[in-house]
Amino acid sequence: MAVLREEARRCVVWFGQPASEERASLARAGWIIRVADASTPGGVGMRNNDTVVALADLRRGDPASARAMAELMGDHPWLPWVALISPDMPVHEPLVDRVLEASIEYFSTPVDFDRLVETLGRIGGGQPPAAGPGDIGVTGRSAAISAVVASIRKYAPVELPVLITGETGTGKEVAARALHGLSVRAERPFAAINCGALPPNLVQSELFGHERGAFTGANVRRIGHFETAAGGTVFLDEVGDLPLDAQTSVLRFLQEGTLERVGSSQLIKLDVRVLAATHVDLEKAVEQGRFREDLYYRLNVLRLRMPALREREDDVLLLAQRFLDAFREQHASRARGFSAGARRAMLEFAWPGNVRELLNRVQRAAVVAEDSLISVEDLDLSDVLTRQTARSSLGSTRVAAERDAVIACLRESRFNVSECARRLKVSRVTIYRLCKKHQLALDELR
Ligand SMILES: Nc1ncnc2c1ncn2[C@@H]1O[C@H](COP(=O)(O)OP(=O)(O)OP(=O)(O)O)[C@@H](O)[C@H]1O
Repeated sequence: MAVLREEARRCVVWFGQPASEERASLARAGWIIRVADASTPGGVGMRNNDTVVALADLRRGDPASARAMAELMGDHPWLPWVALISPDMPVHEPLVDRVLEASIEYFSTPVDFDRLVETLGRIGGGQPPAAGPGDIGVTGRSAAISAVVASIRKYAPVELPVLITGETGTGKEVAARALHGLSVRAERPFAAINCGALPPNLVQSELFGHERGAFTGANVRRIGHFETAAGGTVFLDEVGDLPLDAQTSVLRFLQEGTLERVGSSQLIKLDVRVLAATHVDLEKAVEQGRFREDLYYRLNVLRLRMPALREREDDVLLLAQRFLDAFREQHASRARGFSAGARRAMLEFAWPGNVRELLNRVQRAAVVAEDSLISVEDLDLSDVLTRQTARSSLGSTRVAAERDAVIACLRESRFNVSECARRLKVSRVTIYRLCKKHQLALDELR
């Protein structure tokens, strides 16, 4: 019987009343809007594999949708929130405070919809799509990783070497496994070798094997990684660390498809595809004579660059949730999702150790979390938010400067609003609005 999979949708649960042009700009970006208020009790029609972001439209301060927001927040504490705010919204309302606290980002009027759409894409990673038949193990939906996946699909069936570049922890080995898994060699072995971790005097023997008595301690014949992977794929990680003599042997294998075990002069013909990875600049190593130029050209036939995690912001929350879900499948953990602060910190952090660092931090947080939502402290990223707050104090400095400028100008204009408006090159309405915004009572200032 055929199993129908419902297609995953991207939904914004909008608390308030979106204007038609607001609906249109989200629809153009592929988001479905579900309007939620007190008249839609019992949920807003979310399905399991939908990507859902809740949007609190606080611009009009509607108490009916306030109740519905509180309900949704209680039922789905891991939902990501964004808020639309305006200077006229009610201040010091407990619910407004709660929504602002839960929101990853606020947008004040006039709302920049391009930025809102961009943010929705970035934070909509809270609910990762279930792995489907198209899943090749390289998780992500950012433009950068989609381009990588497209290249992997193109390169996989071609029997040529691929040089995979990228910083540490970006998923070079994951990409190599995907190349192997999508190739005709998928059922044959995949041998991943970290060239930097091989003992220098045993590199040749580890890669190509040795005969009995080839050197002191070689008591039995041993086959190397290349022969173990016969018919499959060898992945040479940190290929730049190979000593020159081993580079020569790899080059010969690539040119002639043959190898010699250490201590033997017999040529062995072998069918193995070679993939290689480096996190250092191989071109520089060639210039400095540490890497053979001819081997570099042989390996660099097809090239795959793995983007750093900071170049794939859209994937951070998606990967984090996927790592948490995978952890929960194996271990007991209270954590089911991430707090708004944790999400903000993860989006803000530069991730020098890339995906590996994200995985490690999420796993550690899942162990130490006391709550259903992983906090910024659990992730050990508190100082990221402290830095962010320091930056946002620039915003409060600007607000204070604006207030001071209005007060000074009003005094100089002898509290004549028209004169003050002329001097500041704004309309009288703007002066009244600024007075209201900064709670300036003209009578009290005189
Ligand atoms: N797109 C991805 N989806 C899921 N997991 C990933 C992804 N990319 C990396 N990982 C995980 O991150 C960790 C590091 O990945 P990997 O070992 O492939 O990185 P690398 O670039 O080869 O690192 P190094 O340069 O240190 O060898 C692994 O646990 C891997 O499973």
